Amino acid sequence: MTDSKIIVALDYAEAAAANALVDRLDPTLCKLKVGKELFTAAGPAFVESLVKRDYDVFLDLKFHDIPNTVAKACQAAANLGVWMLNVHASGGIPMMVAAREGLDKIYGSQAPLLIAVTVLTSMDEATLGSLGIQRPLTEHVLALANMTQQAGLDGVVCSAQEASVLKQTLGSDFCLVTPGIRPVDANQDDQTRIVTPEAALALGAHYLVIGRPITQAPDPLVALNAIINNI
Ligand SMILES: O=C(O)c1cc(=O)[nH]c(=O)n1[C@@H]1O[C@H](COP(=O)(O)O)[C@@H](O)[C@H]1O
Repeated sequence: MTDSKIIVALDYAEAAAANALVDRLDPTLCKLKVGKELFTAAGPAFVESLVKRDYDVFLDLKFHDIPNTVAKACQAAANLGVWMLNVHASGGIPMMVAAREGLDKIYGSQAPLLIAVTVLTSMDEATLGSLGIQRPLTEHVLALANMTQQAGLDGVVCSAQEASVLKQTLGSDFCLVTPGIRPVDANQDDQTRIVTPEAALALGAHYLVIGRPITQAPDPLVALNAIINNI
């Protein structure tokens, strides 16, 4: 367990590419996130290898399914020894309660942090509208975050643009994990709701998820250290 607020998203196609970076890192420097691409390619064994190396691992598989399936998937994820895992808040309260109960049943107070994705940071109000969601984006994020808290989860994934309103409404213990982080000179890529690392922390984010600004940099370690030195 480290105090680092930076979670590096290991969005690589295979374990060897991810390990080329991980071998240069240190668990005191950052936490690590394994998402759908790397997990599908490299599997549970790769996640366990990071845990064995003492990294706090966020397993980002964004479960969204019927309650029983999600509860069992969360248990399987927790069995890998991860520090944090996530589901989609739009799966609804019964699904999130099942996830919570599934973890509590086996792990009790030792369960990994369980958080829910509100509105993806790649989405804007127009995309939400095209899905039939007419209320303002921030209102929708707040409603999903409220449901997440009611279901007993530990926090949410949101944009840092929503962090201060969520902190105000849900309290400072409710964990805010914010992707869509871009240093001022970085490419926006496919992200819409972006915030700089410094601003995200000032707005109340607990953890910053950062992928391409680090992984696609000419030297990822230099890029990570530059961010750490700025926050
Ligand atoms: O759950 C996530 O981690 C997540 C939620 C979200 O709303 N937006 C988002 O970008 N992510 C993840 O955060 C990472 C962001 O990567 P970069 O855009 O490269 O910094 C990716 O691995 C995404 O899958």
